[in-house]
Amino acid sequence: MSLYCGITRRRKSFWCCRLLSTYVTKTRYLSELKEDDDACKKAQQTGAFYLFHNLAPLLQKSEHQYLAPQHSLLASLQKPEMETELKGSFIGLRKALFQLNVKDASLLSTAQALLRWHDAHQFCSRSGQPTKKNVAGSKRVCPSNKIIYYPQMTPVVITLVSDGTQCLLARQSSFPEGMYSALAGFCDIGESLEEAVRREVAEEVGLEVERLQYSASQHWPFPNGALMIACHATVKPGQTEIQVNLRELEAAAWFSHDEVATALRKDNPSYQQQNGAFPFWLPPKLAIAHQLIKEWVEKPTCSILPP
Ligand SMILES: NC(=O)c1ccc[n+]([C@@H]2O[C@H](COP(=O)([O-])OP(=O)(O)OC[C@H]3O[C@@H](n4cnc5c(N)ncnc54)[C@H](O)[C@@H]3O)[C@@H](O)[C@H]2O)c1
Ligand SMILES: [Mg+2]
Repeated sequence: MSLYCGITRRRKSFWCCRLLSTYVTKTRYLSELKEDDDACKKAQQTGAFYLFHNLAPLLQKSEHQYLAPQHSLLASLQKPEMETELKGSFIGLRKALFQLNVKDASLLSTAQALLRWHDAHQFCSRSGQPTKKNVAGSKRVCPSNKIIYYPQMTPVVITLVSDGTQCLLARQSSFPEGMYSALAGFCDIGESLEEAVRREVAEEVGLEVERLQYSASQHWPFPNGALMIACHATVKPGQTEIQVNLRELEAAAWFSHDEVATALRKDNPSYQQQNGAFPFWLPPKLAIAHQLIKEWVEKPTCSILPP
Protein backbone atom coordinates (compact mmCIF):
# COMPACT_ATOMS: atom_id res chain seq x y z
CA MET A 1 0.00 0.00 0.00
CA SER A 2 1.26 3.49 -0.72
CA LEU A 3 1.47 6.51 1.47
CA TYR A 4 1.46 9.90 -0.15
CA CYS A 5 2.45 12.90 1.88
CA GLY A 6 2.61 16.50 0.93
CA ILE A 7 5.33 18.76 2.30
CA THR A 8 5.18 22.48 1.56
CA ARG A 9 8.47 24.37 1.83
CA ARG A 10 9.17 27.89 0.57
CA ARG A 11 5.94 27.85 -1.45
CA LYS A 12 7.07 24.77 -3.37
CA SER A 13 5.25 21.51 -2.93
CA PHE A 14 7.17 18.24 -2.79
CA TRP A 15 5.39 14.96 -2.89
CA CYS A 16 7.00 11.82 -1.64
CA CYS A 17 5.76 8.32 -2.00
CA ARG A 18 6.94 5.23 -0.15
CA LEU A 19 5.71 1.73 0.27
CA LEU A 20 4.54 0.71 3.73
CA SER A 21 4.87 -2.88 4.81
CA THR A 22 1.72 -4.85 5.57
CA TYR A 23 2.74 -4.89 9.22
CA VAL A 24 3.08 -1.11 9.43
CA THR A 25 -0.24 -0.58 7.62
CA LYS A 26 -2.02 -2.98 9.97
CA THR A 27 -0.42 -1.47 13.06
CA ARG A 28 -1.43 2.05 12.06
CA TYR A 29 -4.96 0.93 11.31
CA LEU A 30 -5.27 -0.71 14.74
CA SER A 31 -3.85 2.38 16.39
CA GLU A 32 -6.47 4.51 14.58
CA LEU A 33 -9.26 2.21 15.77
CA LYS A 34 -8.11 2.72 19.38
CA GLU A 35 -8.50 6.48 19.10
CA ASP A 36 -11.39 6.92 16.68
CA ASP A 37 -14.76 5.62 17.95
CA ASP A 38 -16.51 6.17 14.60
CA ALA A 39 -13.85 4.26 12.64
CA CYS A 40 -14.05 1.47 15.21
CA LYS A 41 -17.85 1.25 14.99
CA LYS A 42 -17.53 1.02 11.20
CA ALA A 43 -14.90 -1.73 11.47
CA GLN A 44 -17.17 -3.68 13.81
CA GLN A 45 -19.81 -4.03 11.07
CA THR A 46 -17.49 -6.29 9.08
CA GLY A 47 -15.31 -7.51 11.96
CA ALA A 48 -14.98 -11.05 13.33
CA PHE A 49 -15.68 -11.67 17.03
CA TYR A 50 -14.73 -14.24 19.61
CA LEU A 51 -17.58 -14.84 22.06
CA PHE A 52 -17.15 -14.94 25.84
CA HIS A 53 -19.52 -15.69 28.70
CA ASN A 54 -18.26 -14.91 32.22
CA LEU A 55 -14.72 -14.71 30.78
CA ALA A 56 -15.01 -18.20 29.23
CA PRO A 57 -14.62 -18.29 25.42
CA LEU A 58 -17.01 -20.18 23.14
CA LEU A 59 -15.05 -23.15 21.75
CA GLN A 60 -15.72 -26.20 19.66
CA LYS A 61 -14.13 -29.53 20.58
CA SER A 62 -12.38 -31.37 17.76
CA GLU A 63 -10.56 -34.58 18.80
CA HIS A 64 -7.66 -33.45 21.04
CA GLN A 65 -8.00 -29.79 20.11
CA TYR A 66 -10.28 -26.86 20.74
CA LEU A 67 -11.27 -24.60 17.88
CA ALA A 68 -12.16 -20.96 18.49
CA PRO A 69 -14.76 -19.99 15.89
CA GLN A 70 -15.11 -16.35 14.98
CA HIS A 71 -18.48 -14.74 14.33
CA SER A 72 -19.87 -11.64 12.75
CA LEU A 73 -22.11 -9.36 14.86
CA LEU A 74 -24.85 -11.55 16.33
CA ALA A 75 -28.31 -10.98 17.61
CA SER A 76 -28.50 -11.14 21.39
CA LEU A 77 -29.18 -14.73 22.48
CA GLN A 78 -29.15 -16.48 25.86
CA LYS A 79 -26.16 -18.72 26.67
CA PRO A 80 -27.83 -22.13 26.00
CA GLU A 81 -29.29 -20.97 22.67
CA MET A 82 -25.95 -19.44 21.71
CA GLU A 83 -24.15 -22.75 22.43
CA THR A 84 -26.69 -24.76 20.43
CA GLU A 85 -26.78 -22.30 17.56
CA LEU A 86 -23.00 -22.10 17.28
CA LYS A 87 -22.31 -25.79 18.06
CA GLY A 88 -19.87 -25.08 20.85
CA SER A 89 -19.66 -24.42 24.59
CA PHE A 90 -18.20 -21.75 26.83
CA ILE A 91 -15.06 -23.32 28.36
CA GLY A 92 -12.65 -21.90 30.95
CA LEU A 93 -9.47 -20.62 29.28
CA ARG A 94 -7.22 -22.34 31.83
CA LYS A 95 -8.65 -25.68 30.75
CA ALA A 96 -8.51 -25.02 27.01
CA LEU A 97 -5.43 -22.83 26.51
CA PHE A 98 -2.96 -25.61 25.76
CA GLN A 99 -5.28 -27.29 23.27
CA LEU A 100 -5.71 -24.21 21.09
CA ASN A 101 -3.53 -23.20 18.17
CA VAL A 102 -0.97 -20.48 18.93
CA LYS A 103 -2.88 -17.68 17.18
CA ASP A 104 -6.20 -18.37 18.91
CA ALA A 105 -4.49 -18.91 22.27
CA SER A 106 -2.78 -15.54 21.99
CA LEU A 107 -5.87 -13.62 20.84
CA LEU A 108 -8.18 -15.25 23.39
CA SER A 109 -5.66 -14.58 26.19
CA THR A 110 -5.48 -10.92 25.23
CA ALA A 111 -9.25 -10.65 24.91
CA GLN A 112 -9.85 -12.30 28.27
CA ALA A 113 -7.29 -10.09 30.03
CA LEU A 114 -8.96 -7.02 28.53
CA LEU A 115 -12.47 -8.15 29.50
CA ARG A 116 -11.30 -8.88 33.04
CA TRP A 117 -9.66 -5.47 33.29
CA HIS A 118 -12.86 -3.70 32.15
CA ASP A 119 -14.91 -5.69 34.60
CA ALA A 120 -12.63 -4.62 37.48
CA HIS A 121 -12.37 -0.94 36.47
CA GLN A 122 -15.98 0.12 36.22
CA PHE A 123 -15.49 3.07 38.61
CA CYS A 124 -13.07 5.96 38.88
CA SER A 125 -10.84 5.47 41.93
CA ARG A 126 -10.71 9.28 42.47
CA SER A 127 -14.38 10.35 42.02
CA GLY A 128 -16.17 7.02 42.55
CA GLN A 129 -18.21 7.75 39.39
CA PRO A 130 -18.82 5.06 36.71
CA THR A 131 -16.11 5.18 34.01
CA LYS A 132 -16.94 4.95 30.30
CA LYS A 133 -15.25 2.56 27.88
CA ASN A 134 -14.25 3.74 24.39
CA VAL A 135 -15.54 1.67 21.47
CA ALA A 136 -12.28 -0.23 20.96
CA GLY A 137 -12.03 -1.00 24.69
CA SER A 138 -8.48 0.36 24.82
CA LYS A 139 -9.25 2.77 27.69
CA ARG A 140 -11.89 4.01 30.16
CA VAL A 141 -12.54 7.64 31.02
CA CYS A 142 -14.14 9.21 34.08
CA PRO A 143 -16.74 11.67 32.71
CA SER A 144 -16.51 13.92 35.80
CA ASN A 145 -12.75 14.53 36.00
CA LYS A 146 -11.55 13.18 32.60
CA ILE A 147 -9.02 10.81 34.16
CA ILE A 148 -8.11 8.15 31.57
CA TYR A 149 -7.54 4.58 32.72
CA TYR A 150 -5.55 2.26 30.45
CA PRO A 151 -5.47 -1.56 30.72
CA GLN A 152 -2.61 -2.78 32.89
CA MET A 153 -0.34 -5.80 32.88
CA THR A 154 1.58 -6.99 35.89
CA PRO A 155 5.27 -7.75 35.29
CA VAL A 156 6.35 -11.21 36.42
CA VAL A 157 9.90 -12.60 36.17
CA ILE A 158 10.44 -16.23 35.33
CA THR A 159 13.96 -17.56 35.76
CA LEU A 160 15.68 -20.78 34.87
CA VAL A 161 18.56 -21.12 37.32
CA SER A 162 21.54 -23.24 36.31
CA ASP A 163 24.85 -24.14 37.91
CA GLY A 164 26.38 -24.77 34.49
CA THR A 165 25.54 -28.48 34.34
CA GLN A 166 22.13 -28.86 36.05
CA CYS A 167 19.07 -26.66 36.16
CA LEU A 168 16.77 -25.84 39.04
CA LEU A 169 13.07 -26.54 38.75
CA ALA A 170 10.32 -26.11 41.32
CA ARG A 171 6.65 -26.80 41.87
CA GLN A 172 3.82 -25.15 43.77
CA SER A 173 1.09 -27.26 45.36
CA SER A 174 -1.37 -25.74 42.87
CA PHE A 175 0.53 -27.18 39.86
CA PRO A 176 -0.77 -30.39 38.22
CA GLU A 177 0.80 -33.48 39.84
CA GLY A 178 4.38 -34.14 38.75
CA MET A 179 4.85 -30.84 36.87
CA TYR A 180 7.94 -28.74 37.62
CA SER A 181 8.67 -25.32 36.17
CA ALA A 182 11.16 -22.45 36.34
CA LEU A 183 10.97 -20.04 39.31
CA ALA A 184 8.43 -17.25 38.85
CA GLY A 185 7.46 -14.20 40.84
CA PHE A 186 5.70 -10.85 40.63
CA CYS A 187 7.95 -7.79 40.38
CA ASP A 188 7.73 -5.47 43.37
CA ILE A 189 7.06 -1.81 42.75
CA GLY A 190 10.24 0.14 42.01
CA GLU A 191 12.27 -2.95 41.10
CA SER A 192 14.29 -3.48 37.94
CA LEU A 193 14.01 -6.78 36.14
CA GLU A 194 17.45 -7.79 37.44
CA GLU A 195 16.52 -6.94 41.04
CA ALA A 196 13.28 -8.90 40.78
CA VAL A 197 15.11 -12.00 39.48
CA ARG A 198 17.73 -11.83 42.26
CA ARG A 199 15.10 -11.31 44.97
CA GLU A 200 12.76 -14.07 43.77
CA VAL A 201 15.57 -16.63 43.51
CA ALA A 202 16.82 -15.69 47.00
CA GLU A 203 13.29 -15.73 48.48
CA GLU A 204 12.12 -19.00 46.93
CA VAL A 205 15.22 -21.23 47.01
CA GLY A 206 17.79 -19.32 49.11
CA LEU A 207 20.37 -18.93 46.32
CA GLU A 208 22.32 -15.90 45.08
CA VAL A 209 22.21 -15.21 41.36
CA GLU A 210 25.60 -14.48 39.87
CA ARG A 211 24.71 -13.69 36.26
CA LEU A 212 21.53 -13.36 34.32
CA GLN A 213 20.62 -13.23 30.68
CA TYR A 214 17.30 -12.02 29.25
CA SER A 215 15.63 -14.57 26.99
CA ALA A 216 12.11 -13.56 25.90
CA SER A 217 8.73 -12.36 27.14
CA GLN A 218 5.12 -13.49 26.89
CA HIS A 219 1.70 -12.20 27.78
CA TRP A 220 0.10 -14.58 30.27
CA PRO A 221 -3.62 -14.28 31.04
CA PHE A 222 -3.48 -15.72 34.58
CA PRO A 223 -4.24 -14.57 37.20
CA ASN A 224 -5.00 -11.04 35.89
CA GLY A 225 -2.91 -10.48 32.79
CA ALA A 226 0.84 -10.67 33.39
CA LEU A 227 3.85 -9.83 31.26
CA MET A 228 6.15 -12.80 31.84
CA ILE A 229 9.80 -11.76 31.44
CA ALA A 230 11.97 -14.83 31.02
CA CYS A 231 15.66 -15.02 32.00
CA HIS A 232 18.43 -17.55 32.39
CA ALA A 233 20.51 -17.19 35.54
CA THR A 234 23.55 -18.85 37.07
CA VAL A 235 24.42 -19.19 40.72
CA LYS A 236 27.84 -18.83 42.28
CA PRO A 237 29.96 -21.98 41.89
CA GLY A 238 29.85 -24.16 45.00
CA GLN A 239 26.80 -22.30 46.31
CA THR A 240 24.08 -24.61 45.06
CA GLU A 241 22.50 -25.82 48.29
CA ILE A 242 18.76 -25.16 48.03
CA GLN A 243 16.68 -23.91 50.96
CA VAL A 244 13.11 -24.19 49.73
CA ASN A 245 10.69 -21.55 50.99
CA LEU A 246 7.77 -23.83 51.82
CA ARG A 247 5.35 -20.91 52.07
CA GLU A 248 5.74 -20.41 48.32
CA LEU A 249 6.87 -23.75 46.91
CA GLU A 250 6.05 -27.38 47.53
CA ALA A 251 9.44 -28.59 46.23
CA ALA A 252 12.52 -27.52 44.29
CA ALA A 253 15.43 -29.60 43.02
CA TRP A 254 18.38 -29.68 40.62
CA PHE A 255 17.79 -31.74 37.47
CA SER A 256 20.45 -33.13 35.13
CA HIS A 257 20.58 -32.25 31.43
CA ASP A 258 19.49 -35.81 30.51
CA GLU A 259 16.49 -35.80 32.87
CA VAL A 260 15.27 -32.47 31.50
CA ALA A 261 15.90 -33.37 27.85
CA THR A 262 13.92 -36.62 28.29
CA ALA A 263 11.02 -34.85 30.04
CA LEU A 264 10.90 -32.21 27.32
CA ARG A 265 10.22 -34.88 24.70
CA LYS A 266 7.17 -36.23 26.60
CA ASP A 267 3.62 -34.90 26.69
CA ASN A 268 1.78 -34.36 29.95
CA PRO A 269 1.67 -37.87 31.49
CA SER A 270 -1.57 -37.89 33.44
CA TYR A 271 -1.01 -41.37 34.89
CA GLN A 272 0.32 -42.39 38.30
CA GLN A 273 3.32 -44.71 38.55
CA GLN A 274 3.06 -48.02 40.43
CA ASN A 275 4.59 -46.45 43.54
CA GLY A 276 1.80 -43.82 43.52
CA ALA A 277 4.08 -40.99 42.42
CA PHE A 278 3.45 -38.96 39.29
CA PRO A 279 6.18 -38.86 36.64
CA PHE A 280 8.26 -35.71 36.28
CA TRP A 281 7.01 -33.50 33.42
CA LEU A 282 7.40 -29.94 32.19
CA PRO A 283 5.04 -27.11 31.20
CA PRO A 284 3.49 -27.40 27.72
CA LYS A 285 5.00 -25.79 24.62
CA LEU A 286 2.86 -22.65 24.73
CA ALA A 287 4.18 -21.61 28.17
CA ILE A 288 7.31 -19.46 28.18
CA ALA A 289 8.69 -21.77 30.90
CA HIS A 290 8.82 -24.52 28.26
CA GLN A 291 10.73 -22.29 25.84
CA LEU A 292 13.19 -21.28 28.56
CA ILE A 293 13.84 -24.93 29.49
CA LYS A 294 14.16 -25.92 25.83
CA GLU A 295 16.71 -23.17 25.26
CA TRP A 296 18.77 -24.44 28.18
CA VAL A 297 18.61 -28.06 26.94
CA GLU A 298 19.79 -26.97 23.50
CA LYS A 299 22.51 -24.72 24.91
CA PRO A 300 23.24 -25.30 28.62
CA THR A 301 25.76 -22.46 28.56
CA CYS A 302 23.14 -19.85 27.51
CA SER A 303 23.12 -18.43 31.03
CA ILE A 304 26.87 -18.15 31.46
CA LEU A 305 27.54 -15.48 28.90
CA PRO A 306 29.50 -12.47 30.17
CA PRO A 307 27.26 -10.16 32.26
N1 LIG B 1 3.76 -18.80 31.44
C1 LIG B 1 4.53 -19.54 32.19
O1 LIG B 1 5.35 -20.31 31.69
C2 LIG B 1 4.45 -19.44 33.70
C3 LIG B 1 5.24 -20.30 34.49
C4 LIG B 1 5.22 -20.13 35.88
C5 LIG B 1 4.40 -19.16 36.46
N2 LIG B 1 3.61 -18.38 35.67
C6 LIG B 1 2.75 -17.33 36.26
O2 LIG B 1 3.56 -16.48 37.05
C7 LIG B 1 2.75 -15.93 38.07
C8 LIG B 1 3.59 -15.57 39.28
O3 LIG B 1 4.21 -16.70 39.86
P1 LIG B 1 4.10 -17.00 41.42
O4 LIG B 1 2.70 -17.36 41.75
O5 LIG B 1 5.16 -17.99 41.74
O6 LIG B 1 4.43 -15.55 42.05
P2 LIG B 1 5.17 -15.18 43.45
O7 LIG B 1 6.35 -16.05 43.66
O8 LIG B 1 5.39 -13.71 43.42
O9 LIG B 1 4.14 -15.60 44.56
C9 LIG B 1 2.77 -15.23 44.52
C10 LIG B 1 2.45 -14.40 45.77
O10 LIG B 1 3.06 -13.13 45.64
C11 LIG B 1 2.22 -12.12 46.19
N3 LIG B 1 2.10 -11.06 45.19
C12 LIG B 1 2.93 -10.00 45.08
N4 LIG B 1 2.60 -9.19 44.07
C13 LIG B 1 1.49 -9.72 43.51
C14 LIG B 1 0.66 -9.34 42.40
N5 LIG B 1 0.87 -8.24 41.69
N6 LIG B 1 -0.40 -10.15 42.07
C15 LIG B 1 -0.64 -11.28 42.77
N7 LIG B 1 0.12 -11.69 43.83
C16 LIG B 1 1.17 -10.93 44.20
C17 LIG B 1 0.93 -12.81 46.64
O11 LIG B 1 1.04 -13.01 48.02
C18 LIG B 1 0.96 -14.15 45.94
O12 LIG B 1 0.37 -15.17 46.68
C19 LIG B 1 1.68 -17.00 38.35
O13 LIG B 1 0.45 -16.38 38.50
C20 LIG B 1 1.70 -17.93 37.16
O14 LIG B 1 0.45 -17.95 36.50
C21 LIG B 1 3.61 -18.50 34.31
MG1 LIG C 1 6.90 -17.89 42.80
